[in-house]
Amino acid sequence: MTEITRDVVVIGAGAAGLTAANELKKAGLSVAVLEARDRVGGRLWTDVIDGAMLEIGGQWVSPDQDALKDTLAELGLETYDRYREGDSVYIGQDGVLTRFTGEIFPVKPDTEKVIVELIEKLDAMVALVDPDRPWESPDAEALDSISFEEWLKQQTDDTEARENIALFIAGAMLTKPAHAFSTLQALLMAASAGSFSNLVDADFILDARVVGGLQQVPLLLAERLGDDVHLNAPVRTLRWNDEGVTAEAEGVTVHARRVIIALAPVLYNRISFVPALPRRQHQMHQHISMGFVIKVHAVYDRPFWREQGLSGTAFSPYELSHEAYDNTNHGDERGTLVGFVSDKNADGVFALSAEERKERILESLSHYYGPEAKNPVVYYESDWGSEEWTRGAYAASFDLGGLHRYGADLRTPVGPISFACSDMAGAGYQHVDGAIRMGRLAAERIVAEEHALIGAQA
Ligand SMILES: Cc1cc2nc3c(=O)[nH]c(=O)nc-3n(C[C@H](O)[C@H](O)[C@H](O)COP(=O)(O)OP(=O)(O)OC[C@H]3O[C@@H](n4cnc5c(N)ncnc54)[C@H](O)[C@@H]3O)c2cc1C
Repeated sequence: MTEITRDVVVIGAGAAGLTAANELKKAGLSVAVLEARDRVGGRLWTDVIDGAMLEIGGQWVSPDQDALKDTLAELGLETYDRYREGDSVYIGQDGVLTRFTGEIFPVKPDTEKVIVELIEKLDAMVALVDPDRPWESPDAEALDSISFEEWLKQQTDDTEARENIALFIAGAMLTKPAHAFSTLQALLMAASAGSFSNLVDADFILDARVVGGLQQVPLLLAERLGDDVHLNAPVRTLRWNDEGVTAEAEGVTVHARRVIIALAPVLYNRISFVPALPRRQHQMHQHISMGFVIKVHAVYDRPFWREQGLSGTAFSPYELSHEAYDNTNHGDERGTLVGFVSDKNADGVFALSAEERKERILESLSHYYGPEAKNPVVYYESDWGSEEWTRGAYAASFDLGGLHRYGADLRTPVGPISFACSDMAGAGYQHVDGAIRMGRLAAERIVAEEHALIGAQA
């Protein structure tokens, strides 16, 4: 058992924890990062499966994500645009496939009118929401007590319009059914990306990827920390008082003045806090849960859909894979499609055998791209629900009423304990950008307090 002393111990080597540790080190503080897994990156994981490089976790960068873009520039990482030439496809309520360009799905004119009006209304509501303080928005309490599904029902009888608008937040973002989260939570999701229109616009929200994979961010950040990153070190116990903390992980114990807990809030209860966390945290953390989505990777000998003039971008609230994209790697001759199977659909296919599940998912992709989609040379399902140290995808959100009731306290430190994670971000919420912002914020607070302490002692 190694026993060490540092100024700050960081629990979790995802984008948030590694950003925080680097910022602390830059400010002259000593750090140790304790990571449960045998790798860094958390929900960022680029790996080679059957000869194909796949982004098993997060991958896309959008133009508003300044914190992530700054980090990419600092680390010397390059991006490339998602392939988007040609037509997108949409499968409607009637099961008919239509090719289209632009952002609005090719639905009948009445439905299109309702969709456009709803997007305008949501944009206006989102404009009043500060993503860092959604609980202070006008009508926040009322909006947090009504599910997004119910709110949409109150707006229109047009089911196809409702199902399309719900899709952007439910299946595509929070990865929970639209009855399971509030309208305020939906507005936060949109506000965190700048507007509801930005979320609707695949060319904005899924703009670019990193050459060589997004896991390079945590890998390079960890490289700068060297031996200060300890892998295979799940923290089991955290002892704390006003003087400092002791983090007891497998194989290593760290004594420090402060700790940053940089993991998904759903995992806090894996750590035994001595003494226990306060009542507020005990209650609050029970109202946050992970969404659930399967990210499906299908690699083909060539991007055959491009020969048909298709961009690869595909949507349907009525398909098992509700959205899919051309995910071909930079400079790769082969073509890769990525599809997503969310929440209840994911539950349904996980009740099947692996073979049946693959068949059902590829069948769904073939509805968008034709029968060739059924025969990939590499097929892989990212299943974050079975990952002990994540337990879902993409990220966590509050249940009905939780955001208004508890949101303001989620990032509040408790004694020497700070919290940082993409799941508690305002701008960049649920994204790598948010993880980096939260890592920076936690580090900035600690550095300011340490400097104030040194000033007071001088
Ligand atoms: C399939 C998928 C696709 C996504 N797509 C995108 C995308 O395209 N763009 C985007 O911006 N974001 C995307 N995201 C979200 C993004 O990846 C996450 O929001 C972000 O990486 C979270 O970073 P984090 O550091 O906050 O948390 P995490 O990455 O979850 O890091 C937490 C770390 O803590 C460790 N840990 C947990 N418990 C303990 C313990 N007791 N002791 C020690 N260590 C512990 C974990 O192993 C993990 O390494 C996606 C996520 C998934 C899963």
